[in-house]
Amino acid sequence: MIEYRNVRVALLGAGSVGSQVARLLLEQSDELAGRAGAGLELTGIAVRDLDAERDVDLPRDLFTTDAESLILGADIVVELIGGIEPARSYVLQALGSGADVVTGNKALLASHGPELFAAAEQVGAQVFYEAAVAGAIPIIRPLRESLAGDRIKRIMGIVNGTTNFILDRMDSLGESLEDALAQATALGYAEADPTADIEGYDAAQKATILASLAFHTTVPLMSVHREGITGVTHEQVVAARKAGYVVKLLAICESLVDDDGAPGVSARVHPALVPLGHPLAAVHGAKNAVFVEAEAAGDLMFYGAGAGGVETASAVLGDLVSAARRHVIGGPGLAESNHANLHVLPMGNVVTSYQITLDVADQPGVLATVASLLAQHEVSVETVEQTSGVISSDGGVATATLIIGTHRARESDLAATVAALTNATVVNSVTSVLRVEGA
Ligand SMILES: NC(=O)C1=CN([C@@H]2O[C@H](COP(=O)(O)OP(=O)(O)OC[C@H]3O[C@@H](n4cnc5c(N)ncnc54)[C@H](O)[C@@H]3O)[C@@H](O)[C@H]2O)C=CC1
Ligand SMILES: N[C@@H](CC=O)C(=O)O
Ligand code: NA
Repeated sequence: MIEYRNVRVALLGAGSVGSQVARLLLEQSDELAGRAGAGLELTGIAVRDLDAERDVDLPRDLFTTDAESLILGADIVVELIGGIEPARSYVLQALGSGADVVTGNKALLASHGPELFAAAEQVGAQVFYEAAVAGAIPIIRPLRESLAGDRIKRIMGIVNGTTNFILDRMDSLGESLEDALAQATALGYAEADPTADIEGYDAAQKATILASLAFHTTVPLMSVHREGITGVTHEQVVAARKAGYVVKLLAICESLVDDDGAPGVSARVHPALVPLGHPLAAVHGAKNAVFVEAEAAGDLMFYGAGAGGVETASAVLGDLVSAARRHVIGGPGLAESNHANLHVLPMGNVVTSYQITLDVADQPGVLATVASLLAQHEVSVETVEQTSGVISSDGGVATATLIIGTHRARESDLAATVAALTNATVVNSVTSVLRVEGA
C-alpha cells in the first residue's frame, strides 16, 4: 500500500456541482490519490445554511459557515459558489495564502480574470478553470496545453446549453421560447437568473475566456459583441430549416485584421444560421460543442455535456488532480499566456455572410432597387429568393418576401445596408437579418 502525503482541499459551495464534487472526492479517494500522487483530504465544505436540504448526502461534520477559516488551512481551494462576491474575495484570500484555486465561475473569470491571474502569479500559485467553459468538455486544457504549439484561427462554439436546448425545441417541436425555457430551468440547465442564458451574457463570459486563451491576449468582457435569442422567432427557425440551416446561438472568437492590416482578434455571441451539414448543426438539446480551426491541426471539435452537476464535477476533479500533482512536484504554477497582446477589434471589423429577409412592395423594379442599395454599400448578393406576392386586405399594393443571401461582407457595411433598406420606400420592413456561419 503506497503512503501518500495529503493535500488539503477546501470546498466552497455545496450546490449542484459542489455537492457532486464532494461526493466523488469522498467515494473515489483512493483512485484519485493514485492519480494525483497525493491524498486529497477534504478538510471542509463552506455552506450558507448548515441545515439546508441537499440532493447528495454528505457528512455534516464537514460543513462550516466560516469560509475564511476553512481557506486559511488549505493547499487547494475549490470555489463553486458562483457570482462575483464573496467568490472574488475568497479566491483572492486563497491565492494570497499561496493556495491553488479550482473554479467553475465563468462570471468571475470573465470580469476579474486578470486580477486573479496576477494574484496567482505573484505567489507562484495557479487558477484552474476547466469547468468554467462548456462544463465537462475538456476545452481549457486543450487550448492552453495541447494546442500551445499551434495557431488558432477561429473558435466557433455552442457554449450555452440552455439556449441550445430552447432553439432545438423551437425547431423540432415548434415549442415557444417561454415553454422551452421553463423546461430548461426545471432540468437545472439555466442559471439562477436565466436572463444570463437567453440574453447571451453566459456565452459572452465564456467567449471572453476562450478568446483570451486562444489568442494569448486579454480580451475584456465589454469588448464581446452580445446578442441573445429573445429576438429569434418561430418563423425564422422554420424558414432556416427550409433553406438548409439551423439557428444556433454561437460564440465566435477569431483572428482578424484591422483597417491598417494589423492582426487583431474579435469575440462575439449571437444567433446564426449554421448549414445542416456542419458538425455544430448536429448538437442537440443542452449539449455543447466547441469547433476549433487551427493552422496546423486543422478542424477539431470538442463535444459533450456543457452543464449538469455531476458532469461538471468531472472537470472540477480533473483540475483538482492537476493541482494536487503540482503540489507534489512543487514549483510555480502555469501563468496565463497573454504575450501576443493583440488589438481587440470591434464588431464593425467582422467579415461574414448574411441572410436578409425583406417584406417589399410587389412591383416592377423593386429587385433592382434593393440590389443597387446593397451594391452601394459594398455588399454583394449571392442568392435571391422571392415568395409569391400577397395582395393586402384593403386592396392596397401587393407585397412579397425577398430572401437575400449575401457574399461575405464587413459588418459595418452590412449595418449601413440594413439602415438604407429600412428607409427605402419599396421596402415595407426588414423582417430578419441573420449571420451565416460555417458555410
Ligand atoms: N450547474 C452547472 O451545470 C454548471 C455550473 N458552473 C458554475 O459552477 C458554479 C457553481 O454552480 P452550481 O453548483 O450550479 O450553483 P448552485 O447555485 O447550485 O450552487 C451554489 C451553492 O453555493 C452556495 N453559496 C452561495 N454563497 C455562498 C457563500 N457565501 N458561502 C457558502 N456557500 C455559498 C449556495 O447556497 C449554493 O448551494 C457557478 O460558478 C456556475 O456558473 C459551470 C458549469 C456548469
Ligand atoms: N446555464 C449554463 C450552465 C453551464 O455553464 C448553460 O446553460 O450552459
Ligand atoms: Na470544460
